[in-house]
Amino acid sequence: MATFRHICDSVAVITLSNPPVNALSSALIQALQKALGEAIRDSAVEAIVICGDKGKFCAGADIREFNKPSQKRGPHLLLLTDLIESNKKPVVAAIEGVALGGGLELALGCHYRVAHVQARVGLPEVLLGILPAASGTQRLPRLIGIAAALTLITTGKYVPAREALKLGIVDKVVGENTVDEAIRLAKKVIGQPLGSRQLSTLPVQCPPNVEALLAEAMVKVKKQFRGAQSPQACIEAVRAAVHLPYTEGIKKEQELYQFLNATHEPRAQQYAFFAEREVAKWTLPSGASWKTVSPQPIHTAAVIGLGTMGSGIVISLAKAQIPVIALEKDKKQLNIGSKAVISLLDRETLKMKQLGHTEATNSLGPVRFTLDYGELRDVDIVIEAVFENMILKKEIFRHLSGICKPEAFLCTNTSGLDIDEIASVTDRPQMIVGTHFYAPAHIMKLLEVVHGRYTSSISISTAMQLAKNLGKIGVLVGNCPLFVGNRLMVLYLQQAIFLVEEGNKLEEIDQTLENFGLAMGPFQMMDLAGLDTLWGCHVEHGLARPEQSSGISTHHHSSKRYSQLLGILCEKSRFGQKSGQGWYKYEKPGGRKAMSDPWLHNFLSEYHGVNNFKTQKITQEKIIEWCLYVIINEGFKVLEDGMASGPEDIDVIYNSGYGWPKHTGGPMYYASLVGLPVVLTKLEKYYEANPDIPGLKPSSLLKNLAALGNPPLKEWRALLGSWSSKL
Ligand SMILES: CCCCCCCCCCCCC[C@H](O)CC(=O)SCCNC(=O)CCNC(=O)[C@H](O)C(C)(C)COP(=O)(O)OP(=O)(O)OC[C@H]1O[C@@H](n2cnc3c(N)ncnc32)[C@H](O)[C@@H]1OP(=O)(O)O
Ligand SMILES: NC(=O)c1ccc[n+]([C@@H]2O[C@H](COP(=O)([O-])OP(=O)(O)OC[C@H]3O[C@@H](n4cnc5c(N)ncnc54)[C@H](O)[C@@H]3O)[C@@H](O)[C@H]2O)c1
Repeated sequence: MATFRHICDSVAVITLSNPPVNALSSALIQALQKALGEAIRDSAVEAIVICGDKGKFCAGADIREFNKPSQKRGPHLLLLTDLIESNKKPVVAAIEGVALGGGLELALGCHYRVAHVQARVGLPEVLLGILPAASGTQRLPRLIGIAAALTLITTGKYVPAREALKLGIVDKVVGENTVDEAIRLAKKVIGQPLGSRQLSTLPVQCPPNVEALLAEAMVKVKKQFRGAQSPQACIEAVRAAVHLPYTEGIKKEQELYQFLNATHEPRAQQYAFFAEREVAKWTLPSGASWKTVSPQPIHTAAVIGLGTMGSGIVISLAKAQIPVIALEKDKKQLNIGSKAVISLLDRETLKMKQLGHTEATNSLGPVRFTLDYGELRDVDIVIEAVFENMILKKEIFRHLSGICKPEAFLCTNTSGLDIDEIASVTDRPQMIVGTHFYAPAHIMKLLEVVHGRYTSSISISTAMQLAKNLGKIGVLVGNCPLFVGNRLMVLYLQQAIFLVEEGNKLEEIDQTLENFGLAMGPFQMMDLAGLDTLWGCHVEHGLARPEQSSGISTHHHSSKRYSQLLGILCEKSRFGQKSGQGWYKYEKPGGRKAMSDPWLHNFLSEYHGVNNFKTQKITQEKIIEWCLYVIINEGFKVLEDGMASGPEDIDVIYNSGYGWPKHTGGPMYYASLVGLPVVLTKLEKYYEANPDIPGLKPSSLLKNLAALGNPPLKEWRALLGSWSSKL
């Protein structure tokens, strides 16, 4: 757990050992306390070094212990940092790998910090719904000042060693032998006064505008983490460091921690943390998993189509140092596409340099542009990202079959077309996988990996490994129309449009859902994605009739309600941000700042009058239910159909792909927070009043679970044996 040995009789080295990341469990904290006590009492020891086993200092408090009420971790870790700091022997932290959360707090208790060049430090507690509650909010501002501490504590950002050195978090960065260097430093400082190294005793250096700085930070986090309480509590704790002596500040830190802990947010965010890791450990009903099926190595890749998605996918691959061949259909498009890729590559290189990667120019894999399919002969994987059109995609896959080596995996970035139909025209249906990236593909973390009927477990394993290599979260889903993310999203967007048809203001709908915590409201999201893309998707998937788009009074397709509004706006060349007008207007085509558009409001009131829609103004609470409960309901239907392995998969898709607020855990976790019987009752009521909206018809899985009360999400599967993955 925490071992203690003498080096050259004068330096004691204490090694934290709790695989895989040396998280501070109660047992490890106790062992550390014991080892420290021994080292402090041992008169032969003149200095102490604390390091972590297997090249990792410490990833912080053991998150798995957070929900065990009997554990009393906090005071121990806090007391430990005070014990380290106040003892008379110098203590040096040797930081390799990570010093995060409680791990960094432990290091801040030490008198000196030496870090390996590849180490990262940070206080990510805010991302877990809490705050650094073992003195981090009080010691860090005393070390690096208010502004930098606020940024780190409210964003949870991981800082690379060189940046940490510049900020003053660490004293030295070394390329190798971190522990040896820490021992050398410890020996050197034996006997020197420690006063200036005891952070709790230092004054906080405050700029004159400190209150303005805190207020600005508050405005920023309220916007960035709408509805979440932990970022605000973090700022309050830092404010305490400004105004109160250390011990009083610590009291405030503890109070705020207790306050947050009494809300649902820590549990929701910690659930989201483990859900991300859970979904990465895919298992197929056949039993195939990482453990049984090795991924094939991907040394080279090709991307077909360099539009919005293709260019981002090229960047993702290049960032992972995978050489890419980028192919377009003609010279003009190749020229446009290559310019887009090169400009993105330049931007990424700059970003990496700013992060301290001086070698950034060499750290992106090479990209080659071509019109010649023959060049794809030897690549290990092809990712197709051409228009969403089945005929075109089949033509391309047929062609690829004849060109690519037999071991090459052929992937499609389709947003929801049938993978099996695409596979059917190839010579290797088992090697066809859906790799559904999210826009912008080089930034968004989510990758839906779509399992077709013929897809082999090796292909799945390889695609899931590729997701990891690209720094993305791969979520395995089944081959249903629109897959999982968009299948739920399309219903949500429709619900929002129906509300507008019924006389509600789109700005109010957006605002309400943003206040709930979504990254953006449905109308802003539609404008960003492109109304033409969405309308095309509606038509392609049989959700609307293209020929009726400009007509009136036909609002049903196969007895299901649909809206023609998207089609009508497209006919008026209102495609969203790209054309400078959609649901909102923008300062120019490609502009980002959405402004309310009087033209649209006039148009909508005419449209409303002509079409005789019922008027139904609804409250904010009902907007949330009306729009979000269809996501939850369809989520249960996805589980019923076996198109996702569990509710965690749906939550991860929404948290990482659609800007769902993590402090509510994800849509399925949120359903359990609201209470399944409540969600069911509301859906029943809405469906009774709107039988032409099938998205509102409660799923039987939801009904069965609600009949059992409100069982915790973790128990859903065990309670309902009938539901199983068909992946
Ligand atoms: C008077 C009475 C008053 C009482 C007051 C009580 C006060 C209580 C005070 C509480 C004290 C608070 C202390 C502290 O401030 C709180 C914290 O430290 S919270 C933890 C902060 N740390 C993090 O958020 C780090 C999260 N981890 C990561 O970012 C990454 O895991 C990593 C470390 C960068 C490693 O990344 P990868 O290499 O990609 O690997 P994985 O992510 O897959 O992780 C591997 C494996 O490790 C598990 N794991 C990671 N971190 C933790 C952790 N902190 N605790 C437990 N487990 C962790 C992860 O789940 C993986 O395991 P698997 O899920 O695969 O089994
Ligand atoms: N845009 C999104 O937000 C998004 C998100 C996820 C998935 N998708 C899917 O990704 C795919 C691409 O979407 P997009 O938005 O990037 O489209 P896009 O229109 O921006 O780009 C498509 C590109 O494909 C090229 N192309 C067409 N035919 C080709 C051919 N025969 N050979 C080579 N290149 C050809 C076009 O020239 C164009 O540059 C679609 O299947 C879409 O559904 C899009």
